[in-house]
Amino acid sequence: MSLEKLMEKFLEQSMEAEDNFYRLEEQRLQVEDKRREEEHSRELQMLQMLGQIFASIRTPSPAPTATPQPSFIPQTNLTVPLARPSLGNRNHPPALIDFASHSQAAGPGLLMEEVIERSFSLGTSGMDNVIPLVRNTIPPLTSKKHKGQDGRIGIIGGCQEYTGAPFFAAISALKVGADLSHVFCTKDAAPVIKSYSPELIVHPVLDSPNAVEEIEKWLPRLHSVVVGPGLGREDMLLKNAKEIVERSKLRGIPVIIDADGLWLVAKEPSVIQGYQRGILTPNFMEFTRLYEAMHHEPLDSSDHKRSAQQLSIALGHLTLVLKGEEDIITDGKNILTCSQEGSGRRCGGQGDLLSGSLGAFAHWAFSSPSDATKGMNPSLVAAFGATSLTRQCNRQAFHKHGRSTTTSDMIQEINSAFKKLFES
Ligand SMILES: NC(=O)C1=CN([C@@H]2O[C@H](COP(=O)(O)OP(=O)(O)OC[C@H]3O[C@@H](n4cnc5c(N)ncnc54)[C@H](OP(=O)(O)O)[C@@H]3O)[C@@H](O)[C@H]2O)[C@@H](O)CC1
Ligand SMILES: Nc1ncnc2c1ncn2[C@@H]1O[C@H](COP(=O)(O)OP(=O)(O)OP(=O)(O)O)[C@@H](O)[C@H]1O
Repeated sequence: MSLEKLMEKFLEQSMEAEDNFYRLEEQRLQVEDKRREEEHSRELQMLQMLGQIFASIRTPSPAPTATPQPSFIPQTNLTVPLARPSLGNRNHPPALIDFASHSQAAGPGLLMEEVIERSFSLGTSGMDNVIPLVRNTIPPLTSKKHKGQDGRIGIIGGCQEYTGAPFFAAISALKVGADLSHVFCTKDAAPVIKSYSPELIVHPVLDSPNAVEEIEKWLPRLHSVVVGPGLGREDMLLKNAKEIVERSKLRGIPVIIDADGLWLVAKEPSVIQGYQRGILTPNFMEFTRLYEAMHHEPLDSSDHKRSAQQLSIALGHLTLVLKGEEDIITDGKNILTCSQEGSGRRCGGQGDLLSGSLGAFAHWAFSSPSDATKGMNPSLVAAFGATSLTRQCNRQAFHKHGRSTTTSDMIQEINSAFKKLFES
């Protein structure tokens, strides 16, 4: 047989093997979905019981009982499809109706969402609830693994103006423990980003005519993608980023959207709406833009938690991380707040550390068995890991550098902050 024929045969066989892999992976996810759904209905029952207990505490009673410690984590919908169609009606998404009816289940005088929030609200004491779940998802460092197994993360961003942001995100993913970090940026940003670090794999393709095909070649090897740090707002770059999100969804890859990626979502929410492996990480400005795009009315900023929850619901229960004095993390059903002590220093790039590290945490959370997160939505666990880590880095860096603290100083703290939070 000629060499050409042999090559052809080899290619055919490897494509077949890849197809088989995805078929099996899809079957595995379906079985996993079913198991989670069963688990979910059990938990829902327990949640209702918990609601009744809280309700009875709220109603004055002659013989007060002790506040029960939640011994489980309520969670309502854990299905993780490989790809989901977007929800059509922006003003009255079905999920909103679904949530409203669930909200009554906790008994008189107490909304379900309040029950959930009480269980998870993480001031200082509540931290203890979620940190162990984050820990459970962190892969152990053993000699049995090969390069790549702990995470291959892709960053979509980096253009002429912004080279720092994709660098911060990519290096943070590596420093947290991912094995490989790829940056897909424009041609002129690439040499700059490469010059910051030999650690990163930099692809100068984002503004090339066949950008999507070039990047898609790498998707089967990536465990998560972070879209937006330093992406800029040029139409062509946003269009390519959009297509990459679509193709990542088809493969079930966790997609974290930050910075200019959120500009894209505000313009075209359907790009990520309803995708259960999608996580958005807006600052307040980005949040306002998203909220107003979805709800067609000004944001009432008196209750951030409620607004975050509403936005998540409108986006099909996507996980949102609203960054601020306290970080609000919600999938529309559960709300976590992370108020890990940081500092008063707000230098640019901290959000990139957060989204890059979240790339690694999200991969770990989604590839962990569901008992690792005790049935809690893996996106919430991952987001909590990344926000607490970012804030701890900020605190430690500030301790050393005071007002001179920059994001590079925070990145230097990742190892010890990680140890303190998750390994001690
Ligand atoms: N070294 C690098 O390369 C870095 C590059 N980066 C990259 O820059 C790109 C653009 O990102 P961006 O966030 O600067 O843009 P945009 O959404 O227009 O916001 C700008 C305006 O929003 C406001 N504002 C912000 N936060 C707010 C808050 N919490 N609460 C309220 N208001 C708030 C604030 O308004 P002002 O204070 O001026 O009134 C500000 O002027 C993006 O690609 C990103 O990744 C960064 O990652 C940093 C490091
Ligand atoms: N007032 C605050 N107090 C404490 N921590 C905060 C405060 N505001 C933001 N943070 C923390 O800083 C991190 C980054 O949030 P920030 O709002 O600076 O993001 P960003 O504007 O998207 O960042 P970037 O400069 O990378 O674009 C988050 O982990 C958040 O918890």
